[in-house]
Formats: sequence, structure tokens, C-alpha cells
Amino acid sequence: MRRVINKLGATLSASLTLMLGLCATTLVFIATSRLEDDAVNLDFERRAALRTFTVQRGLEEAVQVLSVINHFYATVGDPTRQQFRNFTKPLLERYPYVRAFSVQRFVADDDRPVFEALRQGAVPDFEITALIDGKVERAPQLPFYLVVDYVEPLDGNRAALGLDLTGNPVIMQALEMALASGRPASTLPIRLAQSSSDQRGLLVLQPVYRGGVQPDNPAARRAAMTGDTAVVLQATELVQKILDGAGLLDDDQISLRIFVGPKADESSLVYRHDSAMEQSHGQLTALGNLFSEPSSTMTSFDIAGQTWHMGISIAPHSVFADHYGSLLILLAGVISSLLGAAYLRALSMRSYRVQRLVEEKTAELRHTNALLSDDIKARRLAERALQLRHQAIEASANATIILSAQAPDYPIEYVNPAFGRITGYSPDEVVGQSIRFLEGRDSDPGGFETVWIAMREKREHNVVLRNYHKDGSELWNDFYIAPVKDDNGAVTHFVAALYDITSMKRYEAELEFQASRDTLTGLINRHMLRHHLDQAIGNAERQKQALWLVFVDLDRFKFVNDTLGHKAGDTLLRTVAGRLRAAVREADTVARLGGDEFIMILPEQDELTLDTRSLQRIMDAVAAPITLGGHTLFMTCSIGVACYPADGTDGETLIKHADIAMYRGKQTGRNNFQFYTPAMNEQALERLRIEGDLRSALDNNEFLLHYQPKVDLASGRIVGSEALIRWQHPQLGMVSPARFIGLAEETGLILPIGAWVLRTACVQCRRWQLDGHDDISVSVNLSVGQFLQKDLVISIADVLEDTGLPPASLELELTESLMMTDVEHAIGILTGLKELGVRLSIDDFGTGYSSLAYLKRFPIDVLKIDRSFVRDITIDADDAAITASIISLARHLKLRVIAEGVETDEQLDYLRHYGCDEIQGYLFSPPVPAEKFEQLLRQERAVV
Ligand SMILES: Nc1nc2c(ncn2[C@@H]2O[C@H](COP(=O)(O)O[C@H]3[C@@H](O)[C@H](n4cnc5c(=O)[nH]c(N)nc54)O[C@@H]3COP(=O)(O)O)[C@@H](O)[C@H]2O)c(=O)[nH]1
Repeated sequence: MRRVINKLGATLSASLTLMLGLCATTLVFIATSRLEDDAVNLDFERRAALRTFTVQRGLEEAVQVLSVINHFYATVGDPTRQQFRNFTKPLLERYPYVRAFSVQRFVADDDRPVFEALRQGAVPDFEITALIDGKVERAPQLPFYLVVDYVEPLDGNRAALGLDLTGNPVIMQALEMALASGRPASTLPIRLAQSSSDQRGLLVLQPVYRGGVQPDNPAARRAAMTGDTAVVLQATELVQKILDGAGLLDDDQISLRIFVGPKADESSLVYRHDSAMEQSHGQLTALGNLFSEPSSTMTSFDIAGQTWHMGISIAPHSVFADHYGSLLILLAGVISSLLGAAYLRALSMRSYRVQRLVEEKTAELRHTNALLSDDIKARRLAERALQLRHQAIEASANATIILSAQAPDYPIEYVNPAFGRITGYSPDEVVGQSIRFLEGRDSDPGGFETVWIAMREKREHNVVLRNYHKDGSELWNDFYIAPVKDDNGAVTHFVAALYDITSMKRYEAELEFQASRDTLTGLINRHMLRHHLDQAIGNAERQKQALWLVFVDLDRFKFVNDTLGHKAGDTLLRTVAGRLRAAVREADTVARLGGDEFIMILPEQDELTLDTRSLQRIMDAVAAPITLGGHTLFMTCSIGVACYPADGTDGETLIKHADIAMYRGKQTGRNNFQFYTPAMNEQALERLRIEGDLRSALDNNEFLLHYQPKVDLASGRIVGSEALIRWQHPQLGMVSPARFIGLAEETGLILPIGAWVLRTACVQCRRWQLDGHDDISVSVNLSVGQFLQKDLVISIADVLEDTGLPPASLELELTESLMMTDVEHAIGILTGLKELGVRLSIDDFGTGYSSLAYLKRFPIDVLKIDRSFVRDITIDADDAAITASIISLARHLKLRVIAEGVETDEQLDYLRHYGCDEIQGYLFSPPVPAEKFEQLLRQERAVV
């Protein structure tokens, strides 16, 4: 019984022991499983953290590289394509995940053709393009473009060169972010123009500012932005290269998903790496419960303003593999005793603690290690960036100066080599000195003052300064200064960039000069004249003094231009311009209005009142002979004067009235000056009116000829006639040629009108001859326009042949000034006419600047004394003497001489006394119609 009880007890005890053993074993199994789970989770977290950290650090490094590029661009100013290439080449080698570096520039539509043409110098087919429906095409017209100006490497990125980014809202949004934050900003993933695959890329952008200094608020940054620098990253490739570079893609249990954007979903997925198990997903499903649930984690971080999400998961794994130990324990526990179970439990508890401790220490060590290596990496990066910046500053073409903010007068602490090249001063000469030593005596004192104020207020500033090079030459600088703060935000230094804009300033001054000057003569031009005139009128008004507005127009300038060519015409204008300038006072203004028109402003001065001698001086200056390419020219001018304030109180009116007066001068025989009178206005208006009618007068047969007899003083008989045109105007009645010949010359109508006169006069004269007046001749006035006609000789020969008039019966009257303008040319034409057999006469003789030396070279037959001398022959001793000398001169040169405008017997007696050959004038007859002239011929009486 006792044994039974003992057995039962033992059984019970054994059962109990067994039960206890089983319970203990089960408990040990569960605890061990948990321990194993913890170890697996810990390991996953460590692997995930390492990947997240590596990707984040790689991305930050890519953004940092952009800052280096941006700094280089800002420091160098506007690097050339080659400089940009040289700078980016080592960076591209060092950072293989960078797809490209690029520089964007704003281009206004107006500048587009010039910009494209300039860029085509380096890239022949360069043009501004746009990405339209996935294709790169010529960009449509926009007010401005943000053009990819440089991109490196060019291979593989060629399609991006010239691309206008303004049409890409994602890029423009990122640029806005960069402007708002003042830091580089990234786009969301976009399709790249240069990428043929579906892979998307990211652009990290950093604006470039005018002067290379970043303004401190968004509005100022927006205003100062000239473009941007960018780093182009192929998102998938980037992550792949970062992880691969760190050897983190070998783990076939880890799956990765990387998203860029506000949400981590399929649309923002940029990278995916599947574990080996996940790749054989089908088998997993079949094995079902034998595999554990996958562990996963999602971490988000910010890169250049965009949120990156990194999802990491570990593949489902075999329960057997993870819990092999615990299952063994379960098995052993079932078999082993309660003691073993108890021992196991004690052992496992201890092992759990030890393992936990080991894991914790290992994690701590890894973390410290990672921090240490991060620190080293960060230091290396910072050192590299610092070195790069230093090299960029040293290599910069523009001067960089660092000034102390803590000593009085802000002494210089550093200057780069460009400073020496630009200013001529070595670092030894300037370090420790105030930058003001660059100032010169006549520098604008306000310029540096503004720099000082900005430094006192510890803010950035930009100013254009006129400084001086060490050799004393002028040095224009675009000067930018900005404060440099330490880690606590205290301003310790100022950095200044000094751009040499001397040549640009010179060019500007040259342009300004050009804009105000007449390029041919160097005189001030029409535009600047208005400015001078307004000023002169203002002065005259204040001083209560007069001023003369003198309008000078060269006589027969067209003749020189047409006969000697435009080059000679230009030389003539330059000569005249110089003479006009020399003929007036320093304070007077001489301007060229255009063509052969000059304006002079002669203000009255206290000690000097205005007087017509100054006008005569101007005329004399123009009249001095001018030799041009073997030709000696005798130029004259017509002058019109309008007086302030009598003839106008504003510039426009004064010029208009002086022009009218000048025109009057032209009408009254040129080579004179005329003061404006209100009556001239009427004439100018009339001129406008008759100009229109003149064009149709010939077609309407409104012209007719009158003839004035020429009487031979020896025989007292009519020997010739002068054909003088008349215009029977339908409203104005008979219009004198004095009113329209000048106009006809100006408009070119003189050619058909002159041809009509010549033919009509020849027909008439021949008719008189056929009627029995065999000796009668006709003289016709030849105008400048006709004289310059290339086929003049031929056309006269044709008329003579057509009409049958013997050449000797035709006399051509040419004015003295017409022939004297270009003597050689005139001699050529006159010789041609002479060979035809016609007679040649110099009309209005004595009124021009005749040179007697030339006179004898002209093949002429007759001198016609101008009626202005004849008129006063009996009352003015000078006119009488001139007339007598002309007659004597003619005799000496074996020329016939005729006096026109003879109205009185006294005049006739005088002329007869001195041996004048013929006379013409009202004393015998005014010009009369042909029928009346015929009557005079028929009277056949000795008239004088
Ligand atoms: N190219 C051409 N010029 C022409 C032609 N016809 C005329 N003219 C020129 O027009 C100017 C004015 O001519 P007109 O009004 O006909 O005056 C002429 C005579 O009427 C005038 N005259 C003649 N005798 C006297 C006189 O005793 N007193 C006086 N006060 N005037 C007189 O002189 C003018 C002729 O001058 P000129 O030619 O110099 O001999 C005039 O310049 C004409 O030349 C034409 O067809 N073509």
C-alpha cells in the first residue's frame, strides 16, 4: 500500500514533475522565441537605419556640391563656357551620381536674336528651345526665357542646352522656393529633356544674383536674380549609386522603396529594390504559415525643400530559421526533466540578459562609430568646400576684398590676385589699409560714403565708384559689399567684390557722345541741338537778352554730291563744319541738322551785342576755296536768321522761322542772309500751295514764254531775245518765274520744264528766222538741275536738229555761281556745249565769287552784267566802277558784254560810254509774248 502510495506519489511526483517539466519547457520555449524575435527586430532596425542614413547623407552631399558651383559662378562673375567646363569636370568625376551641372540665364525676347547669335559662335545650331509634348522644339515667343546656357557634361545632356525652363511649372515652383528660403531647392521628380528613358530626374536649383551677393529678403532676391545654377540628378540612378557605393545592396533580405513628394505613394516612387525572397513571391505564398510576417519601417527626411520617404522592409523568413533554438529546447524540454527545464529557464534568462547587453553595446558602438565616420566625412567635405571656395576666389577674374568689421576704418585683411591685376597694388601695400586709398581727388565723395554707411549699418550695398589705378589712370568699379557673420550672428568681416567696369564706362561715354554728335562732322546733332536751344532760350530769358537762331544751307551742295560723289560731299561737309565752328565764338552752338543744313545759336553776351558782321564772317568762311580731289570748289551759303524773342520764344518756332528766312535767301539769288519777317510766312504758305499745282502745270499747258529783246548798241537793232517763262495759273493769274523756278529746281520738275522751254524757244526763234529775221537768236536760262544732266549736250543737239535752228542762234545763259561751284566739272560741260556750236553766256555776272583766273578757262562768249549793278550805275560809284571793270574785263578776254535791267537813258549813256556791246531792259522793252516780239522785229527801227 505504501509502495503503491509511493509509486503513486512518484508517478504523481513524476507526472507532476513531468507536467511541471512540460510547463517549464513550454515557458522556456516562449521566452526563447521572444528573445529570438527581439534579436531579429534589432538587427532589422540597425540595417534600416544604416541605409536611411547613407541615402540622406548622399543626397545632402549632392546639394552641397551645387552650393560650390553656385559660389564659383557668383565669385567668377560670368565664367566662360570653358571655365565652367574646367570647374565642373573634377566634380563630375568625384560625384558620379550627378547627371549634369547647368547654368540658367534670363534672356529677354528683345535680346533673343543677339543671344542666339552669340551662342552659335560656340554651338553652331544653338537656339532657345522648349519641351513641347515630350519633344524638344524651337521655343515659342515669350516676353523672357530662362535658358539653359551651359550644361556639363555636354555629352548625354545636349538636348537640355538652350532649353527654356519657364514653361516647366515644377522647376519654376522650385525656383520660387529657393528665392523664398534663400537656400537651394529641389524639384519633384520630372521627365528630363535629355533623358530618353522613363526614369525621372530631379533638379536642385540655386539662384544667381546680380553682383554675386545674395540679398537678404525674398523681394530683393527676386529683383536681383539673373539666373540660377542647377545640379541635375537622375533619382533612381542617384540612390542606386549611393547605396551601391556603400555596399548596401548586397543584402538580399532587404527591400527598399524611396518616394519624393508630400505622400509616399506609387506616383512619387523614385526607387525600388526588392529582396530575393520577394522576387520569388509565389513560393512564399505556397509555404504559408511556415514564414514569419515581414518587418518594415518608413522614415521621412527633408532634402532641399522636398520630403523624401524611405520605406525599408525585411523579407518574410522561415520560422524554423529564426526559432531553431527554441524548438530544440522544446524538444529537449519534453524529454528532459523539470530540473533541466528549470536549469534551462535559468540559463536562458541569463543568456537573454547577456545577449541583450551584447546587442545594446554593439548598437552603441556602431552608433558611435557611425557618428565618428559622419563627423570625419562632414569635416572632409567642409574642408574640401572651403578649399574649393578659396581656389575659386583666388582664380576669380574679379577682385575680392575682405575687410575687418572690428577695427576703425575697416582695414583690409585679404585681397585676391585679381585685385592686384585690376588696381596695380600688391597685397603687401594694401593689407591693413582702408579701402579709401583707391579714391582720387575728383572721385565722387558720396560714393564711398554710402559704402561706409552700409558698413556702419552692417548691411550689404552696391555702388559704382570712380577710383584710380596705382598708375593714376581712371578705374571705374562696380562695388558690392556684404557683411560676414560668425556662428553667433555677429558681423566680424565684410566681403567686397570689385568689378572693373572701366572699359564699359568708356564705351558708355563713347555711346553718349555718339548719341549727341553728328557722326560725319562731329558737331552736335539735331537731337542735342534741341537740348542746347532750350538751354540757350532759358538763359536768354533769365538774362533778358536776345539770341539769334541762324539757319545755314549750302548753295548747290547737291551739285557737288552729284558730280564728285558722296565721298567728296562728305569731305566738303566736314570742311564746312570746321569752318563754321571756327567762325563763331566758343559759347555759340554749331549743329548739323542733316544734309547740308546747319544751325547756329548765337546768344547775345553782355559785352557783345549781335551784329550782322558775324553773319558775314560765316558766309566768308564758307566761301573760301575748297580743294577736293583736284577740284577747287567755291561754295556759298544762304542764311536765314530768326531772333529770340521777336520771332519766336520756343526752339521749334525759331528753327521754322529761320528756315523760312533761309529759303527767302535762296530765292533772292542765294549767297546772302535774310532776317525772318512775318511776311515770309505768307510766302512759305504760298510756296506750299504752288508746289502742288506746279506738278500738273506742264500737262495742263499752263506755261508760256515771253521774249525780251537784246539790242546791239553799235547798230541799234534787235539782235537777240531772252526766253523767259511765265505760268498762267488758273487762280493766281500770271505767276512770275521768280516764284516757282527755285521750287521747280528743288522738286526736280525743272528738268521737264527746262526741256519744254528750250524746245519752245528754239521752235519760235527758227520761225522768226524763216519769216525773214535771219540774224535773230534766242537765249535760254539753264538751271543747275539741267546743267548736271548727263545727256545735256545730246539733248540740246537733238532739239537743234529737230527744230532746224542753227546752233549759233542758241545762247545758253548760266549763272556765275553755278559754274564756279566746281570749275573743272563746269569746264568739261561747257566745252561739250561749245563743240556743239552754241553760244554761252555768264548770267548775273559780278554777284558770285568769281575767280578771274578761272574765268579765262571757261569757253564762254558773253558776260551779262547783273542788273543790280546797272540799277545804281549813275548814283553809286562802286556799282559804276564794277560795271566799267566788267566791260573792260570782257574786252580783255575778247568776250561780248551785255547789260541787263537798263531802264533809263542815263544808264544807257554810261554803258555806251564804256563800250558795252548790248543792252536788255525795260528802256527798250519788257519781256513780251512772241507775237508782240514779232511786231518789234517788224518795226525794224533803230531803237537806241
Ligand atoms: N532756269 C530758268 N530760269 C528762268 C526762266 N525764265 C525766267 N527765269 C529766271 O527767273 C528769274 C526771274 O525772271 P523774270 O521774272 O522773267 O525776270 C526777268 C526780266 O523780266 C527781268 N528784267 C528784264 N529787264 C528788266 C529791267 O529793266 N528791270 C527789271 N527790274 N527787271 C528786268 O530780269 C529777269 C531776267 O533776268 P536774267 O535771267 O538774269 O536775264 C530770272 O532769274 C530768270 O533768269 C527759265 O525758263 N528757266
